[in-house]
Amino acid sequence: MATIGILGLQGAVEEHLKSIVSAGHQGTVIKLPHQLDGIDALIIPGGESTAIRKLMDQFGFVEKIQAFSALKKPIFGTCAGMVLLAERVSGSEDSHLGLMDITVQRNAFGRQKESFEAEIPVEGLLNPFPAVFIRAPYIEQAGSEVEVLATCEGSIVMARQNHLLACSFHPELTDDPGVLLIFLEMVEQSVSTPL
Ligand SMILES: NC(=O)CC[C@H](N)C(=O)O
Repeated sequence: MATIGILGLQGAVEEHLKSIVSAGHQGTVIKLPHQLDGIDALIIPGGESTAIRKLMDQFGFVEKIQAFSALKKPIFGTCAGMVLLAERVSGSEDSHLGLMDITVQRNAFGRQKESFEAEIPVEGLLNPFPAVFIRAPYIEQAGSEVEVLATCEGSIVMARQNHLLACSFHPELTDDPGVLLIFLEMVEQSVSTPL
């Protein structure tokens, strides 16, 4: 069975672990870069992207995750994790991992909407997904290789580019496994397809 790692530096780590286990999969918390060698896929959780980035630098994660991605192993960035995956962060000179051809706007839904829940249709899911947004980013611009999977109030909130999946919201905070199942399907395909 595929093993899914959750980057365990800061943020909603345990919640992701619980939802992976509830979906009948094997999850493990990644605290050190060498642990990436033993997993098939990675989740970068929501939290605070600047804090996660600082810890990534401290422990030497950036190049190691980029190398993991170069092997086409699936990576799912949720909320702050999406900011970390992006090639461009609006209003900032720098990006973080720079892996996905998207421009993200941080805290994009405005202060009056620090957090909210919305039922959004997601490509590939039969029922609308109860998406929890917390100081959420959205995707301002997406490259031609990027497939838009969901929008909210006209803005892109979920997208896929080959082995990379990103969403603005926190799928691990709801009981609906739909969005996680989309990622697990990508993982299954990746482990059954030899490089
Ligand atoms: N819930 C979240 O992950 C918030 C993300 C946060 N606003 C950031 O940009 O890092």
